[in-house]
Amino acid sequence: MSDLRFDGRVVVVTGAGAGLGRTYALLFASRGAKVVVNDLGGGRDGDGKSSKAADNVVNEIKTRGGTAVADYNSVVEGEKIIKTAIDNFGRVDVLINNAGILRDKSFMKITDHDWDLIQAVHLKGSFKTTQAAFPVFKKQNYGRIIMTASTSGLYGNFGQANYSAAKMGLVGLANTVAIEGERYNIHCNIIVPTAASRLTQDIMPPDLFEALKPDLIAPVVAYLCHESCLENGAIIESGGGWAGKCQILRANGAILRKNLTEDVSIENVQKLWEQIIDTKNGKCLGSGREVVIALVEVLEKLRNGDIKSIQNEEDGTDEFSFNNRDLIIYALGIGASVSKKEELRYLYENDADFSPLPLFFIQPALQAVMSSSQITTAIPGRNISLEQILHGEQYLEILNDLPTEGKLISCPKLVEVLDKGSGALLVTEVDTCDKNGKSLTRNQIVAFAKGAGNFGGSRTGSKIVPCGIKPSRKPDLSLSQKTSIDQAALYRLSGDTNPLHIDPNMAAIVGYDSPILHGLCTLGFSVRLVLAGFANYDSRLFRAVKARFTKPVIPGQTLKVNMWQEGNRIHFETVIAETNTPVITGAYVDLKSVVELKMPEKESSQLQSDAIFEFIIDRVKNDPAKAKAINAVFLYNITKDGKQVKQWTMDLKNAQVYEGLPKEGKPNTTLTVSDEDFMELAVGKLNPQAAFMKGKLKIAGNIMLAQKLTPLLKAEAKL
Ligand SMILES: CCCCCCC[C@@H](O)CC(=O)SCCNC(=O)CCNC(=O)[C@H](O)C(C)(C)COP(=O)(O)OP(=O)(O)OC[C@H]1O[C@@H](n2cnc3c(N)ncnc32)[C@H](O)[C@@H]1OP(=O)(O)O
Repeated sequence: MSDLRFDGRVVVVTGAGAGLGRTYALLFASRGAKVVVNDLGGGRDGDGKSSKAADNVVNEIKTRGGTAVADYNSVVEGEKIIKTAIDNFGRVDVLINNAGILRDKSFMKITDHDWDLIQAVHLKGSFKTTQAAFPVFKKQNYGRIIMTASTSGLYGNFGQANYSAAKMGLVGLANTVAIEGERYNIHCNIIVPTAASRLTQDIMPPDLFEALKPDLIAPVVAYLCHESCLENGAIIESGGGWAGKCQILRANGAILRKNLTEDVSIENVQKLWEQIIDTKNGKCLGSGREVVIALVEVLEKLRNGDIKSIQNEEDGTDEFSFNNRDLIIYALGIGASVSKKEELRYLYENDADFSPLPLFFIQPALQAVMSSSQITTAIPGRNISLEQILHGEQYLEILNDLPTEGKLISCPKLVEVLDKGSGALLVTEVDTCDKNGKSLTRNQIVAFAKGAGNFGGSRTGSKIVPCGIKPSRKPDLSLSQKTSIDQAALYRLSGDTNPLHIDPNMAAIVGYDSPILHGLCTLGFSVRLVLAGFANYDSRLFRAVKARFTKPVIPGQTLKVNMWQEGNRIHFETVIAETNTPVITGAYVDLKSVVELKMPEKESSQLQSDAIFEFIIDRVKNDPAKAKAINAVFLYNITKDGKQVKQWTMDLKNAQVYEGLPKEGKPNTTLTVSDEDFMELAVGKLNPQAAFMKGKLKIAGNIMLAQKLTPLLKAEAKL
């Protein structure tokens, strides 16, 4: 392992005349840094002044061949100390706020002067030096800051109320400086040292004093200040050759009322007190925003009358109740429509074939994962915030017949964490069973935590269910559907209330121009269209799905699902039709059996005609001039012997398709296409949009070109 060096870096250490500060200064200088040794030279209680302490350390550094300069200013005039660095070395890269004094007295004996002096040196001093260094750091897009807190602040200590308050104040200061500095590569961390120093010399027994040498802490501080250290906003406690991160643990807590309209009573607080203070399954939240997200989730639960998942986390399982209504809301969320009579089975509880869409059963698994702390604490020493999480991949396998209502129990397990550089992959597996213990589904949810990579983990693993490889031929079938601008607003009613999908501010924080669609909504659309294409809409034929989310989708975009049949496996890829961007790749659906692509003539042609209808509706919507000229398109099937069996009318004015003849209007416009291209269109080999672009398909006045292409579709477009 090569030495971690600080060549070319300028390090300012306040209170560096003795103890910890001196040790820091010596260590940085020995690793190539130029050091500003600041020390006012006062006594432990802040009285007096001398240049000796700083001069001695500077001489010590120079004797060892290092570079250092002394500074005798008070930290309360922090700008002068930073000026010393700039005047002597032209820059500053690291600031260690170490200077401190003590005015120990029991709480009632603390005078205003004792209080003010302690706050001035610790809190205001660190504020002044940091505020002076910050613009320099910002300009060079690099800076490392250390605040020195204390166990007296974190845990309290008799006789140190003034000092404890200042030290805890530094934690708050560092938390916010870390957030504001992050985007300029300025990191601010907190060291909580337990060391033998000028301040503790006559407080500690001699043998303990020796065991707690400052030299044992200095390397921890030096690493936090090295460019290779990505830690920011951490509280690191260290002493005696040990170091560990401290975090504030937030109990799972208790919801104190049953619904949004109810008030909280003191009696309820008393009743739930044990739960409120039970930190056994507590979480460490990473930001104030996470607190808000957690509270929004509580409000959502209250709104839905669903407060059980909080109670169930204790045994690591999660309970999920659902009924017909939830299945129907889900089906609407993924684009099912009564305009397709076959889809009534997903939307009407009294339909003879009423059945759940299979991907609904990812929802209980997702809820179980999201309400456990396995994801946020997946990487030791780091807290992954929910804002970082994108849905990366998904696998779902159905193990038994799916119910249309009931209670499900899910058990999530984090099985692998991979380091992908730009992010971390968190692989969770969730088994879900009904209340009698019958296994229903197996889910594997792969989360991509943006910005959580580079933690030194393995890039490859063995647990992720592999993606499929699509055949290299043209798709056997492509079906498209436009999502609604309100698609995410509708889909979130199925349980995933992540604000990323609806809140423009949250989307901006995560780096998107506008809210993005839930990955599972895009996948739900896709699988629904696969079922339409290869299972005659029968969701009971579904066995499993695997998919990778490659790019986000914006609500309102059109999803085009390209499909290839290989036995019972339907490979598919979903692209955004407007931009031809793949958004789901490596995907497949395994069916129990395939309803042959060569479907009865009627269905086969209906599928194709639907695609053409959708295409024309889109064209007309986007071209107001054309919209004026075209009123309706007629489409009908011809049987092998030339008999017309079915006819649809498309009302372009109202974007409606209905069976039968047009009710009014005189045709004056026709859909034109060569016989050859029409045939290609009809069997789905030629994409209508591509055909239009290439000029192969035209919408013009008074031309009619339709042949008996039995058993294929025949189309006329008229006005
Ligand atoms: C716990 C539950 C969690 C799930 C629920 C979450 C709650 C939901 O509300 C959230 C959502 O629905 S988010 C919406 C759906 N998801 C998306 O839109 C993500 C789309 N994907 C992307 O943007 C990029 O792939 C992106 C950003 C993910 C990665 O792009 P890059 O950083 O550019 O990565 P890249 O350079 O392409 O590849 C680096 C390595 O990572 C692997 N990888 C990339 N995308 C992956 C993905 N989607 N899933 C799994 N692995 C992925 C690459 O293979 C590469 O690894 P290696 O080099 O080893 O092959």
